[in-house]
Amino acid sequence: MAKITLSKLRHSYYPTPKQPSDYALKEIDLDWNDGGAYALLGPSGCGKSTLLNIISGLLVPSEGQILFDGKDVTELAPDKRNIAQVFQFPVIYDTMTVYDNLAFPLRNRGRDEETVNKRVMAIAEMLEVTDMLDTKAAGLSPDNKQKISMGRGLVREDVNVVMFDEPLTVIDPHLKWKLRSKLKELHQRIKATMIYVTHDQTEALTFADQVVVMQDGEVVQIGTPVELFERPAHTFVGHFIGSPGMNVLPCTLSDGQAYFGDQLVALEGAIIGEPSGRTEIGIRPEFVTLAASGLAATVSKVSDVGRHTVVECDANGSKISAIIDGAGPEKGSPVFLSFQQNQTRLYVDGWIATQSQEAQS
Ligand SMILES: Nc1ncnc2c1ncn2[C@@H]1O[C@H](COP(=O)(O)OP(=O)(O)OP(=O)(O)O)[C@@H](O)[C@H]1O
Repeated sequence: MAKITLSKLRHSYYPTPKQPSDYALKEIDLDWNDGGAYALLGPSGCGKSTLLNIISGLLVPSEGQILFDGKDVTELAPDKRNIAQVFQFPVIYDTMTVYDNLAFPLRNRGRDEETVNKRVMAIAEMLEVTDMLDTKAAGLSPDNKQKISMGRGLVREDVNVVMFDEPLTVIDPHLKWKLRSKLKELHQRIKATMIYVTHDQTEALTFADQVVVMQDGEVVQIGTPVELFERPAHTFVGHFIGSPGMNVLPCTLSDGQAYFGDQLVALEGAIIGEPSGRTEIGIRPEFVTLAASGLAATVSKVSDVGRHTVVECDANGSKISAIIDGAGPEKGSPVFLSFQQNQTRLYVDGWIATQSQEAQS
C-alpha cells in the first residue's frame, strides 16, 4: 500500500486551455494516506473520472505530479502502477468458477498455488461466498457477480490502492446497503488504501473515513462525514450533503451583523475578514425549529419522511426547510422559525466566513 500525493494537478482536454472553464480539473493538491478509506464525491461532470484516470495512469495530467510514497509516477503506464480497480459493471470471466476468478489476479502474477489458495479462501470468507467457489460465474446473480468483481480487486496484497468506480450502480436498491456495509467491513479487515468514487452521498458517507467533495473540477472540502455535515466549508457541500440539504439564504451585513430581510440573524461567531462578495446564511434544516417567536414564515409544504417531518416554509421570498419530530402544521399556516445560533453560519461567495464557537473559546 502507498500514500498517494497529487501535487498541483491540473487537467484540460483542450490542447491550449485559455480560461479556468477549459480545465476539467482546476488545481488539486491532495494526500491520500496509506490505509485510508476515502470517497470521492461529486455530481456528474465534476471531474471524478478524470481524477481516477490520472491516478490509474490512463490519463497523463496537463500539469502537476502524482507520487506514490514520494516516487513520481506521473508518466508511468497503468500496468506498472500496481492498482486494482473495480468498475460499475462486474469484470469477471463467466466460464470460470468463482474460485478461479478470485485466483486470477494472483496466478497472473505468478504466485504459487498455496499462496493463491490461502488468499482466495480468506477473501471468499470475508465476502461470504465460500459456498459458491465451485460455481461457474455465469450462473451468479448481478450482485454476486459484483461481489466477485470486488473480491478480484481486493485479493492481491501488494497493490498501492484499490479504486472503486461507482461499484453499486448495477445492484438492486435493496441489496445496495448490504454490499455497502460489506465493503466498509472489508476495509477494516484488509486496511488497504481505498478510493470509492460516487455521486451518491449515502454511499460516500457509509464507506469513507474521509470524504473528498468535488465541484466543477475543484476539491471544495475534505473531511469526515460528521465534519461535512456539521460544518460545510462551502454552500455546495451544505446543499449536496444532507436530505434536504442546508438552507442557503441571501443576507446583508451591517455593523458586523447579518440580516435576512429585516430580521437580525445571530451567527455562530465573529465574521472573518471584511466580506465584499455575495453573502448568505447557511443553516441546516435539522437546526431550524418552529417557535413562539422569530422569523415570520408561511408553511408551503409538509412531508412525512418516516421518523421526521420536513416542513418547507416561505419567508422573504426564500424557501426554508425545517426537520421536526411529530406531525407538522397545515400547509398555509403562519409560523415563526428559530435558528440554532451555534449552527448558523455566514458564507461569502460560497465559502464559510464565520469563526466556529470552538475557535473563539
Ligand atoms: N474525453 C473527454 N474530452 C473532452 N472533455 C471531457 C472528456 N472527458 C470528460 N470531459 C469533460 O471533463 C469534465 C469532467 O468530466 P468527468 O467525466 O471527469 O466527470 P465525472 O465527475 O466523472 O462525471 P460522471 O460521473 O458523469 O462520469 C466534464 O465537463 C466533461 O464533459
